[in-house]
Amino acid sequence: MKQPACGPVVLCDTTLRDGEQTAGVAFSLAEKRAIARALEGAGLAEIELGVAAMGPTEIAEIRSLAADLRHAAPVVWCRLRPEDFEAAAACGVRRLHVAAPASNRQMAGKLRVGADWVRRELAAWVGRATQAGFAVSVGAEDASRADPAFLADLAGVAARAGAIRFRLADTLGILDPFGAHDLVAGLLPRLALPLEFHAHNDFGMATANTLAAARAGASHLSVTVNGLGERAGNAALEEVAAVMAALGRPTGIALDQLCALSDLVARASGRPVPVAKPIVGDAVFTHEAGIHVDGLLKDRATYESAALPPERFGRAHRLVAGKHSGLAGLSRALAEAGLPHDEATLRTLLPALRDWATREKRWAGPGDLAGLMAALAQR
Ligand SMILES: CC(=O)SCCNC(=O)CCNC(=O)[C@H](O)C(C)(C)COP(=O)(O)OP(=O)(O)OC[C@H]1O[C@@H](n2cnc3c(N)ncnc32)[C@H](O)[C@@H]1OP(=O)(O)O
Ligand SMILES: O=C(O)CCC(=O)C(=O)O
Repeated sequence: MKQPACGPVVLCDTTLRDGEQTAGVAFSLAEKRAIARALEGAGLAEIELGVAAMGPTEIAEIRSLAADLRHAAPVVWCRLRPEDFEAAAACGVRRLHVAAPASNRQMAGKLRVGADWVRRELAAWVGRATQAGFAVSVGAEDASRADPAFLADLAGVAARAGAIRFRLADTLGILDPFGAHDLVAGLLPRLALPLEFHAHNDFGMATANTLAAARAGASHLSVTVNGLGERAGNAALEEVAAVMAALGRPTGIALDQLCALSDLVARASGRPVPVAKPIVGDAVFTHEAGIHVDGLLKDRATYESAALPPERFGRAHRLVAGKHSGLAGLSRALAEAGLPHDEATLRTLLPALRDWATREKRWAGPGDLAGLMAALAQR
């Protein structure tokens, strides 16, 4: 039986390209520079810097950002058009990515061309760019609605023209993990190139689909910080990196830098991180419910998995007192706040805390607990 893929995977970041394509998101050059440096610092090996065809400002910015990178490869995204190649060549990078529509719907619907045109133009574009000394990856846009035979065909064209990698894009985010796995597993034996998977999150499946693609053999995974990206976004770097670490598959990503990256991108994009966002959300390592806190106090492994220790991400777990606290959790919270926590106090305070939390809709900090106790003492 064929074993599921294991071993290292390469995460390819597209926060500054697909991430910035999010409606309403626009980074300044200073923000892009900070993000690119932080991505490189966190160990990303490839960073898509933008779309050269957008014009002179974008070209100048890509040039400037690329010149800054020391280890990560700067990548410029292109359409299958000669003018995009010219624009990309002006960016001073050696890595290009060219996207070819792969579904009949996209070939006919937006380019008004057939499969032969795409094959021919792809061969010519990649051939010209590789002869000019560029390393070129090829993206099959809308691969999830394409004929797998045509995808294999395109990958063959790309390989013969000198491409270094073939990317499958679930452009509309319509795959589920089973479909993503089948697509990659079905294609890989027919490809002469390493395979990258680029997910979108329209059904909330981006990370799961990316994981499925990796398990089926994709060696490169497209990600963005906080899952920023078109519509519902892309696969989140922090989620993919965390799950790969849990599976023991090396990515080279410094997991303790993901929160800082997330915060940086949240501020630059104007898209705050939800408190329950996996890995980087403020509350994802916070416990309130009495049974959980009691269990954690006795043995952390009862409600925390060795697969996801907060310390791995430079974080710590937090135990708080709130509506769902039990005596054990409340006792600990009071002790931490330096407040009396004898049994009589706990039993009087608990119902008052429940009422308070229902009114305030949050957990109680040390000051809140002290205030509640003072109010009870005055009764
Ligand atoms: C799934 C994705 O993420 S695809 C990437 C999306 N990213 C972007 O769109 C980046 C930002 N885009 C832009 O700044 C602009 O759209 C530009 C500079 C790329 C092009 O601008 P314009 O020349 O004004 O074209 P416009 O945006 O109106 O239309 C897109 C054109 O690209 C063509 N096109 C789209 N994809 C491809 C492709 N893979 N290869 C070749 N041509 C393509 C379309 O057919 C259309 O050309 P047409 O007007 O001749 O029919
Ligand atoms: O160019 C590619 O490979 C993919 C483009 C893209 O972002 C997408 O199809 O979602």
